[in-house]
Amino acid sequence: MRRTAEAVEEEKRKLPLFKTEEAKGKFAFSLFSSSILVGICLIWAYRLSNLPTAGDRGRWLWIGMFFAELGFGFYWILTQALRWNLVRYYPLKFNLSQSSYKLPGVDIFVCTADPTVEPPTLVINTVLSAMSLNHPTEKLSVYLSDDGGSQLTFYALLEASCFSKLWIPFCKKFNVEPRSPDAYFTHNDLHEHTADAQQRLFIKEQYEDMIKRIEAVINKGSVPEELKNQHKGFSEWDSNVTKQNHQPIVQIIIDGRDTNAVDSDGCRLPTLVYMAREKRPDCLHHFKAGAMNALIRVSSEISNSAIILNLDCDMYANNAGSIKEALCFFMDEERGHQIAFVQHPQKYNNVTKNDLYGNSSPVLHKVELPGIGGYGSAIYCGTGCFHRRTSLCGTKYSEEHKGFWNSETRKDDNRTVHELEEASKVLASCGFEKGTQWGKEMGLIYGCPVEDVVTGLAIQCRGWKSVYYNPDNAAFIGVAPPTLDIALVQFTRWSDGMFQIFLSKYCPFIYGHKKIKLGAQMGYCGYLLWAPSSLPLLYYAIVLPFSLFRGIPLFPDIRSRWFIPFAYVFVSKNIYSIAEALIFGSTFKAWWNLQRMWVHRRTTSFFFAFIDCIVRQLGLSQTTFTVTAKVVTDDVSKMYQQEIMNFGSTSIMFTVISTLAMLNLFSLIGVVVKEFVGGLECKDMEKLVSQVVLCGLMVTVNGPVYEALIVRKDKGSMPGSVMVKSIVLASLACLIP
Ligand SMILES: O=c1ccn([C@@H]2O[C@H](COP(=O)(O)OP(=O)(O)O[C@H]3O[C@H](CO)[C@@H](O)[C@H](O)[C@H]3O)[C@@H](O)[C@H]2O)c(=O)[nH]1
Ligand SMILES: [Mn+2]
Repeated sequence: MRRTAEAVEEEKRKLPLFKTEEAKGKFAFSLFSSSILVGICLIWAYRLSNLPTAGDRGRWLWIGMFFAELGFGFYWILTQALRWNLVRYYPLKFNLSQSSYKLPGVDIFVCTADPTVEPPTLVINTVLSAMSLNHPTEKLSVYLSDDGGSQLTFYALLEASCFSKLWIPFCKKFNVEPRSPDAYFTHNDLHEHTADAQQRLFIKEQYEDMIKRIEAVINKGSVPEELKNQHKGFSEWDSNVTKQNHQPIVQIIIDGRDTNAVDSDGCRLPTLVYMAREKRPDCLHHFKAGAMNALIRVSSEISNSAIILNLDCDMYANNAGSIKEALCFFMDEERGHQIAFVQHPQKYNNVTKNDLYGNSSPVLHKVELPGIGGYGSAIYCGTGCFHRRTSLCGTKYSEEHKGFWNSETRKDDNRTVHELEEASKVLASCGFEKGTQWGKEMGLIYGCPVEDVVTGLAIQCRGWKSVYYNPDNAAFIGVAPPTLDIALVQFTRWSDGMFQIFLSKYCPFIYGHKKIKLGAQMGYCGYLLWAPSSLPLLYYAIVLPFSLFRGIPLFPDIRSRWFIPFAYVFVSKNIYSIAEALIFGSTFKAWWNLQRMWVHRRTTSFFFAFIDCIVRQLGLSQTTFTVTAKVVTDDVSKMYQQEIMNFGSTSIMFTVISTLAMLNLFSLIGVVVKEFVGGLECKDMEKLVSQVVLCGLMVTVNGPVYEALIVRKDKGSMPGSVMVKSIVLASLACLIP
């Protein structure tokens, strides 16, 4: 019997569009982690059963050790959840091309905040890469939100819109990757003499000319009159416009409905919109979350696509097919309707071989984040994330979302560009959100420096699932912090914001109770508790050298049986961590660098964030957002490329890092001296071995710090004032009776 065409269609539609794979070795892992758990419990038992008697000088230090180890232990238990349920996702693009679905529209949001730390040339590379992604152009719209409200950025975007007429057809013809012109031309030599090469060279020259024009304008500081006359949009920038104070600006630079808006091959161009939402000094703007919400509303007026991709201004598209892959997840007949967002890892193009500042750990991308994704609760990381518009806007999950793609979402209105712009301005004004649910139940949530994590959690608690997808060919690539200073400030913002979530009504254990899986709640808390996780480490980093210097033992004698759990937990945990890192593609040195970064992060960023967060809980300060600098001077960049740590600033964080390093060094030297001079008896030494080893490790991991303090004389060395402060503070700590 011949099947009807309809039946064939129906069958194709049933083809799965993605598959999942569970990681192997779960059983072995649970055995191993149970053994560590037993070790941890024994450590706790040792602390409780061997408490020094009242009056003993080590008693309080001992109690502190108990609490620190309680902290380490509980924190370790939380992080285990990330490894119990590792699931990997694979889209099946071929099946999508077989199916009869109409592809939904995609709106891409790019956010920028400041033309000095985020140069317009960087921003337009991201915009150009987004515009040239493989997707029918009449269903693609790119929106740039400019929180800097800068005419320089607007000018650069106009230039980009012209260049896109060459760039998009060029990308599609030669299947260019990455789709950011800057990244493409930097990584591809153009020395061949074929006809193709001619064209590449031509595009390259056009690109370089454009960048020169933009840089000339940036160096001038404002757009010259003759250029301003070429676009009506510049009339928005009168003398009263400043970054913090201006009317809403919405300019539709390319109207995708316009059949005359075509590239050099005569193909239609995607829609391109510039938006600077209204800013007033007396009106909270809620940083990136506010910008995203304005984008959601403005785009709903103009293109209203069902899928939203959100990118930070430095995250260019590397893989041209990423939209199709994401659609596989959303459009799967069986499970697609449950998925609210698909998160890609944050990868960087400036990570060096041994990842000096631990910016991009393979274990994070290949184990921990997919691990929480395994519970259907992948964390929203703020960039490189495809969202379903309805779930981002606050809708609760329901079965009804099945197959919504076939309904056309684009508003089929005949309004002129001017009318659309005017309607959009209302949506991007300060007053619009007053008395609405925006920032609470709708859109991104306000009041938290990590708007992304809390928003993702809220979406999951409304019943949706999310996917963490880490393809081999990275979809989006950004800029990692190239100095220690910038990296630590970024971690301060993150850990501060995340601890704030833990203390708020969104605490996963309460808000997520019965809504997301227990493993996911634990996994979330592993991150949300970064800030307080600083306390046990700080305690160790201060009290161990302090007590070692005075010969107060805090660990069991190496001949005692109690020594075994300590040694087992410490050694096996670290061997596991090294093995895991090596298996997933780190070098040993990268692992070691990451350990150093964890020490630095915990003792500075996380601790400061802990304090900041408590102060804010008391109502004594307000949420802030320090934008991460994305460009540095050439010598700073060179130092980074050579993997030399850069301490060249007087940040208070560096004083803390140096003081701890000095304290540990002094006490280690002190013990060695005493041992030789004979101040300590051999019997004491055996009780102090653990402390000597731990202080010794702390000194080893801090190698680059001593170098920067004592040996180096270059720009990245520790400033003299920091050295003096650290030596004074560390000596004082040693001298306290
Ligand atoms: O008032 C603001 C502040 C920032 N941004 C934009 O937000 C993005 C992220 O800022 P960045 O300084 O690069 O922060 P990162 O630490 O790199 O960002 C990570 O962490 C943030 C939360 O802390 C998330 O929002 C980001 O998506 C995530 O990449 C950038 O495109 C900014 O232009 C705004 O649009 N408005
Ligand atoms: Mn960033």
